[in-house]
Amino acid sequence: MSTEPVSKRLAAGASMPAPSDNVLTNTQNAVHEALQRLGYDDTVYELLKEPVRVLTVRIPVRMDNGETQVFTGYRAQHNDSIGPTKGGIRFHPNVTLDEVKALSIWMSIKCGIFNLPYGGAKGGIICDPREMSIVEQERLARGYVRAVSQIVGPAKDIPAPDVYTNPQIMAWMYDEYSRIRELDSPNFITGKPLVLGGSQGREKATALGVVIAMREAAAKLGKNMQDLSVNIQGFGNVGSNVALILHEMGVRVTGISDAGGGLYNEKGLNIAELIDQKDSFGMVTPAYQNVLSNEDFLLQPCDVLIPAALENQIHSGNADQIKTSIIVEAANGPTTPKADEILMHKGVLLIPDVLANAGGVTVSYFEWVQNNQGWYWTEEEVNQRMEDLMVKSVHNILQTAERYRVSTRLAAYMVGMRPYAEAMRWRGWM
Ligand SMILES: NC(=O)C1=CN([C@@H]2O[C@H](COP(=O)(O)OP(=O)(O)OC[C@H]3O[C@@H](n4cnc5c(N)ncnc54)[C@H](O)[C@@H]3O)[C@@H](O)[C@H]2O)C=CC1
Ligand SMILES: O=C(O)CCC(=O)C(=O)O
Repeated sequence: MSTEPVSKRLAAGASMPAPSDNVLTNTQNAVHEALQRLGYDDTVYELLKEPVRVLTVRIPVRMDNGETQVFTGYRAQHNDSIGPTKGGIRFHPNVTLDEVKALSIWMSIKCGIFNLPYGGAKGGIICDPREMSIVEQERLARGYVRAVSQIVGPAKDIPAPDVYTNPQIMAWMYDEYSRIRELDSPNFITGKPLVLGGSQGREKATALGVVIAMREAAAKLGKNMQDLSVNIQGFGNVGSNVALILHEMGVRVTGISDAGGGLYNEKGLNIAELIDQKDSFGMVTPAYQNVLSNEDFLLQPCDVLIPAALENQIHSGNADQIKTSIIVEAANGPTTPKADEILMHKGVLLIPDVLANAGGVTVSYFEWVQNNQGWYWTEEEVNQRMEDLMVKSVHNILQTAERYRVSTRLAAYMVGMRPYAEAMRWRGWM
């Protein structure tokens, strides 16, 4: 066991040196470039560079000690020209408005690439659920829904899970919304428990999509999945399920990490044991010795690196030292633009977040469709439909990158932004 207290290591993980890159500015620059390459004028960019709607809310929560604490939350709706908006809700101490706005733009791009009838949205609450009791988390989740209820709903904006939120929190939010509307509304939110109208396959959908994207990327380089070693940063819903799926396929997972640091073994890690030991916030390293710092973890050699934690983890300070040939971005925004350039020069094949992790929102869309029609699909049907869309989308982005001679990220932004520019023109907004 490590001798350092868990709380100290958690704090260290939470304050990892992420460079000062502003994710919103970086995203706006990339959106601008994508629209210019497609030949759209700057009026289109003016509307797409920011969410059309942002709500900041203050949520009073009665804490277990009897005192009231006031939390700040956000909901950003990027674009509603194609349909209602969609995207997860994050509970994290480092949530900022710019981050939530950028996350909402990325959601639009994902929906655009996968042809889902939505625009992007995202929500966030500045809080640390790791320091809160279950009852306090429930009061906060319900308070957030009451605060944003005017602008969300099955035909307006459909939330879902993200960092440090889960099916239980979705269930409380669904219950609260149904009470406010006096109408049972399972189609208000996705990522629910199965018994409350959740979809088969949703829990592992993001991870499964990442693995399918990785398989297609490996095939592009003429590599066999079973010959690859994989390091995964983040061991929560996405990271641990990627590890499990790869492990079950016989792929060697050589590294995993969480907010406390990383574990690496070139012979492969015992994933089943690690999953048994992880807590509900994706923490497993406190049970181990020889834990690497998160900075060192990212520098361990592997064939495929899968960041599945937070933004700005691969940056100009470490990109050059990263020893891998494929990066599949399970996390949103893990790589800064400068790092993108460095990796491209090194010949690393990068499958960008808006493509690689869109299996999650795709199966969320399937959940909403099933709720709307009251007819539920098998896990095989859900997975097959998602796989078909993922394979098609990976090839579409790789071909677009080759055709326009641009990076895979820029290609993804071009493909993902075009539907909104077109929809806005048809609606007469432009
Ligand atoms: N849950 C979903 O369906 C989707 C999630 N994503 C993205 O995937 C990423 C992970 O999300 P989830 O797995 O759902 O979150 P989660 O809350 O289940 O797990 C987060 C994991 O990241 C680790 N972590 C936190 N800070 C870290 C740091 N500084 N360094 C290394 N690890 C750290 C935590 O210890 C935990 O293992 C996020 O970027 C999220 O936006 C993207 C698409 C869908
Ligand atoms: O499942 C969803 O609707 C959204 C998931 C999400 O927040 C994301 O893809 O970043």
